[in-house]
Amino acid sequence: MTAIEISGLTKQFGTLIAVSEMSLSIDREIFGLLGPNGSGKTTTVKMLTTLITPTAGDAWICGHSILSNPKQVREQISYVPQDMAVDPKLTGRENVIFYAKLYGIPRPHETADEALAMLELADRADDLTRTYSGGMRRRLELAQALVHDPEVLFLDEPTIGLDVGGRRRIWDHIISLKNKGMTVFVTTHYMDEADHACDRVGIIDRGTVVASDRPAQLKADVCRDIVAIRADGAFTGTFPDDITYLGQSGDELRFEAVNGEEAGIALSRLMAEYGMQVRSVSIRQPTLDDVFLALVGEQDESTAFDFQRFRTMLRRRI
Ligand SMILES: Nc1ncnc2c1ncn2[C@@H]1O[C@H](COP(=O)(O)OP(=O)(O)OP(=O)(O)O)[C@@H](O)[C@H]1O
Repeated sequence: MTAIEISGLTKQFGTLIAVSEMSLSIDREIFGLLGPNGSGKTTTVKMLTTLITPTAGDAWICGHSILSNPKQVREQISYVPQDMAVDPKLTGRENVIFYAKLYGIPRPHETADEALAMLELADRADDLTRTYSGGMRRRLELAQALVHDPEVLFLDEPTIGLDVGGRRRIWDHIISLKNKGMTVFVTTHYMDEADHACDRVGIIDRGTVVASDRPAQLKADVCRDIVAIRADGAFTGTFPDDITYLGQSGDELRFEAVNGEEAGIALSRLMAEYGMQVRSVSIRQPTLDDVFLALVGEQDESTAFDFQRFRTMLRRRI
């Protein structure tokens, strides 16, 4: 039986269609939902976890409908939102035992210890969680989510605000859960992490899934060579027909072309003719970031996701 089957799932808030006719089939894999701010990721997760009711469509978690069998759905899933609570006045073990009791697990102490060991927190289990690092807190939240042995795990931005080592460790745990047979549905803004860790990704734009596939396949389908140019000044001309302008990320203009080197030379000449000062030209294979830019493009001001600003913000948080 498929772990997550989504059919025509739609959510409307007044006149706004937050999620539009989403249909996906997800099973024993890590599926990443990627999209700019306000594109409908959280609304999707909230519908799948039965926290809000869809306007139309349905989804089945391990065969149970989110509309007609929400209780059975909840028995099969765990959801770790971005701001899940860990009580700082309790120890790690006490926090997990609390969750185990909440779920009515028969052997809460033993189950909590097993979950703590799995998330490599056994040696700090008796410390107050206010002494934990951000990465440890995130692992504790995962331990809490695992106490009732869910078939399907929903994670909202699991690595946000963590340093590189902490992020890698969280993904290692997520991958090992998948390897044990769990289905993981994750939202993330980190394209590079989704690229490495997700078996498949779905790209959502204004409520509609515009592509879903393996990252390698999306890169092969959507992009050719990527030419990235940093230049001062504004371009007022027309780009050659065989070069596609993808958009701007930070101060970098990105293009795709069959032959990146030739396109790089042609573009720098053209930009210089229009009085621009070309500072750097680089040619590389496409990343998921490029796929995202190619599919979603530049957003209007109200919804634009500013990667540069977001990354700067995260660096400040770390
Ligand atoms: N309860 C609500 N009432 C009205 N509009 C809502 C409600 N919840 C979400 N929306 C709107 O639905 C759209 C999708 O929101 P959602 O939170 O699902 O996006 P998101 O992709 O998770 O964004 P972010 O990355 O910023 O969390 C947005 O335009 C949002 O303002």
